[in-house]
Amino acid sequence: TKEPLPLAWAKTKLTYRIENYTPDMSEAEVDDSLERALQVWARVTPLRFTRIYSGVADIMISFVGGDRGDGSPFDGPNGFLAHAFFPSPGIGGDAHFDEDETFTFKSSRGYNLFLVAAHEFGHSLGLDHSNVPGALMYPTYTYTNPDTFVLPRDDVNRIQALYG
Ligand SMILES: O=C1CC=C(NS(=O)(=O)c2ccc(-c3ccccc3)cc2)CC1=O
Ligand SMILES: [Zn+2]
Repeated sequence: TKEPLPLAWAKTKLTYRIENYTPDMSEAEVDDSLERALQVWARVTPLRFTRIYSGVADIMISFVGGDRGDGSPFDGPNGFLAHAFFPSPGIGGDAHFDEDETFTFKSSRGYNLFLVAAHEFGHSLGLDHSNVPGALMYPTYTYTNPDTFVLPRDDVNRIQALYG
């Protein structure tokens, strides 16, 4: 019988690697945005994330344009901004950000990298979309100030159902 796909990681210590950068922001701003996006989930679960700088991490993060042959090509500005793969060996957990988008650090212009990454990492950890408007895992992007961002209750409940 076919093993059911894992809905969640079977471990709580996960590694991530930032493979490349976007010219939209400084590298420090990208690092900070991605680290804080992972901490959103670590704060409410036993999950812990360690950055590695070479080799294969559980969550491989890259900025990519056009078609990379992973079956879901990007589509230029707007449209898809990013996508991530549910937990599994190999491409599972990986997050790709569409290089043709403008990602920003603190402004509401373009797409805030912290927010988009926090959403995508929800998928990397096994969450599907939420039907609760205002949830981080709601399918549509809405800007909220990253400095005052609080993970909505629906997202907390659902991630804790997986890793509580
Ligand atoms: O599950 C999917 C499939 C469709 C997607 N479309 S997207 O890249 O335009 C996208 C839309 C909304 C978000 C988002 C939603 C809530 C908060 C932050 C970002 C991220 C990416 C991305 C995605 O995560
Ligand atoms: Zn999504």
